[in-house]
Amino acid sequence: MAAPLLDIEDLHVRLAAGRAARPVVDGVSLHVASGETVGLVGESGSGKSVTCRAVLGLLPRGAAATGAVRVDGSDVLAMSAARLRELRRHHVAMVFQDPRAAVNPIRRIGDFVTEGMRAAGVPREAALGRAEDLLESVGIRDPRTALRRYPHEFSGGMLQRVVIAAALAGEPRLLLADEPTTALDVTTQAEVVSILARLRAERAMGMLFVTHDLELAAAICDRVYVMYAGRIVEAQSADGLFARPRHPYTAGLLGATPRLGSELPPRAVPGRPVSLAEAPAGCAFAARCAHALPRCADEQPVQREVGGARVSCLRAEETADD
Ligand SMILES: Nc1ncnc2c1ncn2[C@@H]1O[C@H](COP(=O)(O)OP(=O)(O)OP(=O)(O)O)[C@@H](O)[C@H]1O
Repeated sequence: MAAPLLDIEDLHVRLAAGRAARPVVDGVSLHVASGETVGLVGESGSGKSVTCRAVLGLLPRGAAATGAVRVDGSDVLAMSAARLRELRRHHVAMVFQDPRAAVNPIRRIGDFVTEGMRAAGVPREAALGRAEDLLESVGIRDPRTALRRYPHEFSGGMLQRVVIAAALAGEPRLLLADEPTTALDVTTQAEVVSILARLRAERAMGMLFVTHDLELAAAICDRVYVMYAGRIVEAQSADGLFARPRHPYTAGLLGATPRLGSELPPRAVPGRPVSLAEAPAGCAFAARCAHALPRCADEQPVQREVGGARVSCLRAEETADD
């Protein structure tokens, strides 16, 4: 079998917060094949963004990472600065939550979209022509005029389209989308999601779609990884996950998500999420879990295959199909 486009193996990340380093990612393994859309889902603070940033070699200053993060077989954690620049220019691109934070407010859209191409040596006119095509491909009307405009002249949704266009300029094989619709209103969210899905298919890219919205992930992804307190607690096909969540946390998230397009505020999974640093020796979800046994807080569940899913729960077999 060909090596996956992205292959994260046993990733551990410790952040340096002041003098007290603390772990935020603990033994994460995940892969994305070429042409596949994979979800990474969990509540705020579970370590999704840190995992994503590790793929671009963009961990916070002072962070220590072990394990392997391979893109097309090359380990990002061992790359030189020059290789990392090449990786970000041509292989992997990332779209962040807030498009306004991604752009420079005093530079024209044309400069933003052509920046990577110009740095790669593409002449200005050719880069602008290509930028026009890219803007058109994300549904920006009158792209030539748009290139001369400034970010404040765009709505959040339109600006996120611009950011997606810029991300595609280097023809990446892997797109990391980190909560790309969270800052947008519901209607615009659906548009941006469908643009991402279309471009991923047209360009045969792999996509890692990071979100706290499990229902959205299950709707657009082939497979989904569910993350809690720095660990993957469940991984399975999106269909399987919807039909039969195996981990109580996954089941809670599905119960907590409003229907797509609904204006209802989400009902939260009861209880407060814990961070990896404050998690007990056993299952980090135990304190919030309606099915927890006394031993769950002490015994670290080993991830294993149950009914087609990979699950980290001591009681996973009890949910197996008869
Ligand atoms: N630059 C940083 N400096 C210090 N701590 C950080 C930094 N980035 C992340 N963290 C911490 O690492 C942990 C994981 O954060 P991360 O942003 O990966 O979570 P997340 O699941 O992406 O959450 P969200 O959905 O809110 O983005 C959190 O405890 C967070 O406070």
